[in-house]
This record gives sequence, structure tokens and C-alpha cells, in this order.
Amino acid sequence: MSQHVQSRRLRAVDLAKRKAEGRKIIALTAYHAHTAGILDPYCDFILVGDSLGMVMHGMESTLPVTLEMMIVQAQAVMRGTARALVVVDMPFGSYEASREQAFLSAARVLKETGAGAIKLEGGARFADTVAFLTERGVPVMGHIGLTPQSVNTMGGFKVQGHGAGDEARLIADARAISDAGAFAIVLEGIVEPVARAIATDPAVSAATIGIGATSACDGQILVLEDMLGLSERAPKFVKGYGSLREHIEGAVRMYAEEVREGRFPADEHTYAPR
Ligand SMILES: Nc1nc(=O)c2c([nH]1)NC[C@@H]1CN(c3ccc(C(=O)N[C@@H](CCC(=O)O)C(=O)O)cc3)CN21
Ligand SMILES: CC(C)C(=O)C(=O)O
Ligand SMILES: [Mg+2]
Repeated sequence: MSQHVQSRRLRAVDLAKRKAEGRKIIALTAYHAHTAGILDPYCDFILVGDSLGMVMHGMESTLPVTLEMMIVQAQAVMRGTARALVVVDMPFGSYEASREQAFLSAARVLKETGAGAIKLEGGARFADTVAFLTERGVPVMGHIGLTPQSVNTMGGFKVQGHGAGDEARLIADARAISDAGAFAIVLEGIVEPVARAIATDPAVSAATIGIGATSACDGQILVLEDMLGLSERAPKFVKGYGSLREHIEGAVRMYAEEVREGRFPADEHTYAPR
């Protein structure tokens, strides 16, 4: 009898194992079906991030993003992918009020999109929420350090971990979220030695995913439009792997020129009568 090998999506539990295996976790954000499809063979997980508010909609922060916006883009990313785990950000206001609010919002995301996990921002104070969700079948990715939804209380998008007190707080945050059952934790905008201490902490069993953190993390993530060179401005931690802005501008300039001069459309772009 032949064994039928069914290809399936990676799951949160598969990524959790990577920490022990020492095989790096590759991740990028995506908000659209087609870009997500390009990433799918290369990424272990694709994050539908609430950064979509800033990247797609020109918002000044991620605060105005709604659960409905996240669900619509997560549906698009699910349609465009087959292999990668899809993780969806819980937007500001959809999970902080109570563990129950968090569960109801997370359940909507999993039911309406088919995504395999959610991500929420916050440290030790959200440990009970992480445990509540995990115990009820929702895989949770944590996110500590520079948490953009706290821009108003942080006083800007400020790198975290300066000073011994802040280091101790971040280490406690990582341990609390990990102990609560998070399968992974995003470490964003944390000074390198502190991020390294967390990523190599034997008391942190969750896989660590860095963005502006340290190469010692179990994986890395960037906002796709930033690394492609499409974003107008990108944080210092971004490496440009492409220059899409110039590429798009060049194409649009040529198109405008050809339309102006009547060189587009040419014969091959028009219909002859039958
Ligand atoms: N396009 C995009 N890329 C991101 O990485 C991203 C978003 N949007 N939106 C949500 C958050 C906001 N993020 C940001 C935004 C700005 C900085 C920034 O300008 N940081 C300063 C250092 C600030 C300080 O420590 O005082 C820098 O120079 O990088 C960092 C992260 C990360 N996330
Ligand atoms: C930057 C990543 C980690 C994120 O949370 C987002 O894109 O919203
Ligand atoms: Mg986010």
C-alpha cells in the first residue's frame, strides 16, 4: 500500500520545535495574496501584521487598525499561500480589556480566516491572557520590547533595554510570556546584549523572533515593504534587499512617456476585428 504524503501547512508546534533543532525560523510580513504567495516557499511563517495600517493605509501609527481590517487581509494571505504558518496580529483594542475579550477576538480570527496563530503585544501583564488563549486552543505568539501599540505611553517608537532596570523588566516579560505557553515571542527594538540574553536564556522555552534585536534569536522577521525598498521610511534595523520604489517609479515614468507620445498601446496590445 502506498503511503500518501499530504503536504500541509506548518503549525505553531512545528515552529516551537525549531528552538531545540537550531534551524532558523524565517519570517516576513505580508498583507496581500500575491506577495504572500511569493514568500510562501521561503518563509516558515507569514505575519499579517497590524503594520498594514501604516504600510497600506498611510496611518501614523498602528492604533486605528481594526479587527475587521486584520481579518480581510488575513483571508487574502491564506488564499495566496499553502505551506507557511499564517500568524495574525491582534490589533489595538481587540484583546487588552480582558482574557474573555482576547479569546472572542482571537476566535473570530481563527474561524474567519483559517490562520494558525495570533500575535499580541505585551509582557508579564498579559501572561494570564496568553495562558487563557493557549489553554483554549489558540496558539499565541508574544511580542515584547518596542511594542508599537504602546507608542503613546512609550513616547515614540523607542528602542528598549537601556539600563539595568529595563533589562530586568524585559527578561521577566519574556519568561512570563514563555511560561504562559506562547510558542514564540517577537523581540522588537531591543538593545543587542539584552535581546541576546533573552534569546539564549534557558528559562525562555518559546522560540525568539528578532526585529531590531539580535542575530542570536531563533528566527528573524522584517516588514516586507521595508526590505524590498518600497516603504518611504524604514527603521534603522531594516536591511534593504531590493529597491522596488525605484523599479516602480522607472516603470511608471516610461508608461507615462509612452502614453504621452502615443507609443502605447502598440498593435500587439489592440484588437483586430474578426
Ligand atoms: N513599515 C514599517 N516597518 C516596521 O518595522 C514597523 C511599522 N511599519 N509599523 C509598526 C512598527 C513601528 N516600527 C518602528 C517604527 C519606527 C522606528 C524608529 O524610527 N526607530 C528609531 C529609533 C528610535 C529610538 O530608539 O529613539 C530608529 O532609528 O530606527 C522603529 C520601529 C516597527 N514597525
Ligand atoms: C513588525 C512586526 C513584528 C509586526 O508586529 C507588524 O508588522 O505589525
Ligand atoms: Mg504588529
